[in-house]
Formats: sequence, C-alpha cells, structure tokens
Amino acid sequence: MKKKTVLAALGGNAILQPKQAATFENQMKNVIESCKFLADLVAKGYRLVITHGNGPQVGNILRQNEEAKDVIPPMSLDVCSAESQGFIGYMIQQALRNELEKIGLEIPVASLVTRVEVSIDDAAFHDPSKPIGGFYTEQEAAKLMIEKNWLVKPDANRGWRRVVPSPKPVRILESDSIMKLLDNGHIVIACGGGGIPVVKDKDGDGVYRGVEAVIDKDLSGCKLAEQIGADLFVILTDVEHVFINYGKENQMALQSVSVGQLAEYVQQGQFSKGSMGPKIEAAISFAKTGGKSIICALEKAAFALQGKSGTVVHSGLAANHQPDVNKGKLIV
Ligand SMILES: Nc1ncnc2c1ncn2[C@@H]1O[C@H](COP(=O)(O)OP(=O)(O)O)[C@@H](O)[C@H]1O
Ligand SMILES: NC(=O)OP(=O)(O)O
Repeated sequence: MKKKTVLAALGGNAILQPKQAATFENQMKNVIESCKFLADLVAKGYRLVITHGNGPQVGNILRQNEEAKDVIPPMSLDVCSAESQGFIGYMIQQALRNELEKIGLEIPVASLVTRVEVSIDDAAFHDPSKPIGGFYTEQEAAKLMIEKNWLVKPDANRGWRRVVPSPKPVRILESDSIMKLLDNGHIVIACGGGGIPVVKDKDGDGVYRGVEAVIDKDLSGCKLAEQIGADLFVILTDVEHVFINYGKENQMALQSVSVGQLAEYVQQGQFSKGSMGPKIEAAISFAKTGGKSIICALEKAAFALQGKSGTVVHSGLAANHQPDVNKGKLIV
C-alpha cells in the first residue's frame, strides 16, 4: 500500500516559547523535544514534509542586521527569511536525524530553501500585521516606534511586537523539488517561515525578486499540502483542540468539524486573528480542495492521527462522513 503523506506545520512554541530567551540552546532544546513527536509519525509509516514558523527568529536576524548597519551592510527582510530557513532547518534536520537513528531508522532529512510567490498588489503590503521578533511592554513599544521607526502592535494579549506585511501565498516555487525528494525517500523541511516572499516583475523583464514581508506559515503550509497532494495537513500547536467560546466558562472542544460549520464560527468571531485565525483559514482552504486537516497539540500528534485528539477539519461533502474521532481509527 502506498504510504500516506503528511504535511506537518510546526508552531512557534515548538521552537521558542514567548517567555524564553532566544538563545540557540533554548531553541535547540525545544526542537529536540518536538522532533521526538515527528519521529513518532515517521515510525508509524507516514511520508513527512515539515514546515515551521520563524516569527521570533526572523525578527531577531533583521534587528541584528539593523544594529550592525554601520559595520556590515544590512540585509533585506527576504534575505533574513532565507537565513531563518537555514537556521531553523538545520536545527530540525540535526534533531530529527538523531531521533530517527535512536529508533533504528536511517532516513535522510533535507531542508530546502523555498521561495513562495506573492502578489505585489496584495493589500497586506499597506497594512502590516505579522508579528516578528521579541515581545515588548506598551511603554517599550512606544519608545521603539519613535527611536527605530518600527510599526509595533499588540500580539494576542501576549505583549507588543514589531509587525511587517504578510501577503497571501500564491504558489510554492520549489514544489517539484520537494516531491522529488519525497519520492526518493527523504523527509523534507520546506517553506520555513512561510517561505521567502518573491514577486514576478510585471513591468520589468518578468524575473522574480524578493520582497520585504513574512508569509504566514499555516497559509503556506496549506498551499504546499495542495501542491504536493498531501493526504493530511497537520497543524501542530500548543492547544489540544480548536475551541468555541475559547477561554470562557462554556468553552467547548471541537473534535470533527465541516467547513460549513467552521465558516459560521468564523462569522461569530470565535478565532483570534493573530493566532488561531490563520490556522482555521488554512484548514478551510485545504478542505475546499478535498483535503483533510487536523489542528492538535504537538505532543498529541500521533494520537491525533488515530482520531484520539485534536480537531479534524473536513469538507463535509462525503455523504457518509463520520467523525473519526475517539475511535482509534487512522484519520488517513
Ligand atoms: N478558538 C480557539 N481555540 C483554541 N485556541 C485558540 C482559539 N483562539 C485563540 N487561540 C489561541 O491560539 C493559540 C495558538 O496559536 P499560536 O500561538 O499562533 O500558535 P503557534 O505559534 O503554535 O502557531 C493557542 O495557544 C490559543 O491561545
Ligand atoms: N512565518 C510565520 O508564520 O511564523 P510564526 O508562526 O513564528 O509566526
């Protein structure tokens, strides 16, 4: 039987938690923990493509460039994104390979620098919304806005953060190479940090050029899942389920939900814009192409694939669709 392909999107907490110092050691420690769960998926027989966030890292790399500008020419944000793909890809590659070897699996793991086409006409270029770098208090934020000319906004009640434009992904440019690596038995880390945003020059000679933005990794992950024909898109985060009335007394975990139902919850404003919102948007978009997604806690990933945890988002089109949850039956 052909192995099923899982596209796993690693949330920010899997690499660096908001209150941790952004040292290499802290990040590597978190990645090693995360890779135990990813290795488990591979041991269960899935073909695996991994994507990951880069918000804290790309913000820090950009700031390093800006602070050192009098000594070394600073790099633009697209170059910083490429650097963050190499940095985080290296950590995952190292940790996952070590975990796999521990359980006797000799599977190559490759990170691919990935470009993602966006539209230069995307309204997001005029309304920066993607938080990057560290967290600040309101007072610190006000100072940074004046001293460094940053745009700083509140980030989902977790503090204030610098924001940059976040256009929608249109096309993953390296998807053929990703497929070839997968077909040759590799685990592939791709589209890290949502991918390096590039646009095709309409007026010039039609070549691609990088643009200063950071794409949402869940939205790019969904596009990648579509382009490589993944059987399942798994969004790994720090909550076990998607909830309605989240954080309130009457909160309720969703176990299996159709796109139609989810769209109603979106209308009701159930999902915060900067956190659960993009995950829901990505899951809806993948379901509209016939794909199935799971949003679940990283440490419950293997359970979620057995229908014992997480929230399954499905198209709702199959007449006999049964919620697969809590039956121990494989989701794909
Ligand atoms: N309706 C909801 N159900 C579950 N979590 C929600 C909901 N609305 C907002 N959240 C928040 O979304 C967070 C996950 O998003 P985020 O922190 O951006 O994830 P990651 O960094 O893992 O990609 C959860 O920790 C939770 O606080
Ligand atoms: N690029 C991106 O979505 O990163 P975070 O998940 O870290 O915000």
